[in-house]
Amino acid sequence: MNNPMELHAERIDQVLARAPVVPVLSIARIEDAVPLARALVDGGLPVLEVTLRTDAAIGAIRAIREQVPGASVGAGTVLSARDLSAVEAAGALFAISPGATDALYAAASDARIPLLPGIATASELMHGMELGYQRFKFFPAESSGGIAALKSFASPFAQARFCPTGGIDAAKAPAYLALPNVITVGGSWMVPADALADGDWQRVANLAREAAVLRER
Ligand SMILES: O=C(O)C(=O)C[C@H](O)[C@H](O)COP(=O)(O)O
Repeated sequence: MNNPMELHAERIDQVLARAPVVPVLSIARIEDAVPLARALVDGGLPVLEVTLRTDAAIGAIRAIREQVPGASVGAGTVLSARDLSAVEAAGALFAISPGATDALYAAASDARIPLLPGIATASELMHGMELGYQRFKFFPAESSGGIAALKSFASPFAQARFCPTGGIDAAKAPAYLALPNVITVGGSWMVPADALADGDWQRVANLAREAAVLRER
């Protein structure tokens, strides 16, 4: 019989295993949400992290959940218990945080959706593991030691698996994806600011298509 935290890890694994790359999105105009999500899904990246960095984020999560059935939409930049309940109500399938606090962990233990907590150090990882977590966002990946740090985490923390995010692009992603303790990587490179501003969904879909095959390189 699985305990609740094993089930949690299983649900996170199921979502994250759908694609090698999770686009990290900052959506300022609500009307961009659905065409942007469609372009990413069509390009082969169905798992989306919509960050709560904009006023449109909650509406964007709701719109993608309702109108883009092929997407697995989650929320990013979930910093508080309040954020967590807001994204759950909007229909997010999972929540991602850049770090983690006791208050956020406490809220997550009562939430219906799984949390992927952010960690950058061994102590933060141990704190999460004490609470039963085995899946983490490694953030900010590049400036917290990148590939070398993840390799070092592998021996003492054999069960832990990561979604490194922060400073990763198409050139850097394959080396992360080659690590046994990396499930997927997060990044924003497939949604360049000018493509988003111009509504150039074809360009986004093309960049997504390239990102979707990075693990096979
Ligand atoms: O907002 C959050 O919760 C974050 O964790 C920040 C994002 O992960 C980075 O903005 C990733 O973006 P790039 O470094 O451009 O790939």
